[in-house]
Amino acid sequence: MQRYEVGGAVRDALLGRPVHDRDWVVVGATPEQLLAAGYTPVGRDFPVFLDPQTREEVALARTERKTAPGYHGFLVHAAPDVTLDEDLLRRDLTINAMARAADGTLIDPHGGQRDLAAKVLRHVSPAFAEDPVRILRLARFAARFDDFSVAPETLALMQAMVAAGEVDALVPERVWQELARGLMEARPSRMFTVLREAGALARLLPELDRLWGVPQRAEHHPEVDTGVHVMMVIDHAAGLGVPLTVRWAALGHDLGKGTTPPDILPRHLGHEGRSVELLRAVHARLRVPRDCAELAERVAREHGNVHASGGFGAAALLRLLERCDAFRKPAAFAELLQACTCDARGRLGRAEAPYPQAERLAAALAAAQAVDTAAVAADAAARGARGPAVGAAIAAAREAAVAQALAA
Ligand SMILES: Nc1ccn([C@@H]2O[C@H](COP(=O)(O)OP(=O)(O)OP(=O)(O)O)[C@@H](O)[C@H]2O)c(=O)n1
Ligand SMILES: [Mg+2]
Repeated sequence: MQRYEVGGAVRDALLGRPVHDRDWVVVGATPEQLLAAGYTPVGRDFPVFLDPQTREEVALARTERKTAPGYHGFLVHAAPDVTLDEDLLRRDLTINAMARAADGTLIDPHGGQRDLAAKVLRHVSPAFAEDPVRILRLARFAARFDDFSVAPETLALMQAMVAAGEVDALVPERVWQELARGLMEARPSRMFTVLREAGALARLLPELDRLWGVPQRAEHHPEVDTGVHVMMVIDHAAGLGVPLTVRWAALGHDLGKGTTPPDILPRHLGHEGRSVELLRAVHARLRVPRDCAELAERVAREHGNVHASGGFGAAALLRLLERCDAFRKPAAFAELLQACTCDARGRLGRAEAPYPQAERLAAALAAAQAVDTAAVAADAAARGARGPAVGAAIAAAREAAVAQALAA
């Protein structure tokens, strides 16, 4: 049996990028031979094993044939007679279809090095079309290798796959997983522009796709186009290195601008509430994890208020903090402020603009948190206050503390 390093690790080493996980392929062996050599099987569908020493994934060379639409429905053929070239042929992109032998020899039958040098994302063979997840993967690689272009024939193939309904058969968990990964890449906007060009965004996230072509007031948004704005916001978020929750909230905060009544454009009165409604539907459809969904809905609802909060007094600031659940969830509130900062700076010419609202709200929260609520409650109770009156005393003490902090 022969063992080769394959896929992402070979690609990343050639690019001089750090290698995270290594994948291996074994040619000329049976599952029984691998089991006898101490490998542990993983999964039921594919002939994949874990290396007894490194725990890295080792797969038997295989060919695949599509039997049903969507993510499932593969007929896998793994046998000692499957060659390395056959295994590489079934892979998604040329840059992912190279192998490295134990002696260091590079096996590159599909022009992977050529496409790395030319910075092109190109499919290996028509087998690309057998797995619609690959559309999302390619878009995610575009966000990571943001100076790579998509080969025209690959874009055409993806468009044909979308037209054939392939994207509609994807399971929500897989869509979310790939979107989430792409959002964590260096330039997430690239994922969405590629998905848009392929026609896939209109199927997967029509609420987002709709934002291109929707104007905003140039005075607040020199970039005018809402889709362009949202892409600037998520790229700004990526540049700051913020977590997925913040990036997802940044992506979703303006969805409501896509359903603004045309007669009031380029104004977007009430878009915050419409964003929340649309996000709820997206969150249910894609089974978005709770922390991402909660933050996104909160940012959608409150971002206008956070932007306007520079003019708020202590009482209004406190109400905003309460609505954001900032006392119970201060870390999520800090993330909300990050998302709002990205929204303010993700506009043409505003990348460096000051955003004093974030510091002011953080200072207000700190001042309100510093109030000894137990002492205030005990004091109020001693003076005969009960129930809501105790709550009112706490609120008054917090308001006084915020007012004092603002004055300082
Ligand atoms: N839908 C898929 C998934 C994976 N692969 C192949 O399996 C390899 C390993 O998959 P994975 O680890 O998911 O991707 P990587 O290319 O290693 O990328 P990453 O850096 O994100 O791990 C890929 O390089 C590719 O050759 C594929 O062809 N089609
Ligand atoms: Mg990998």
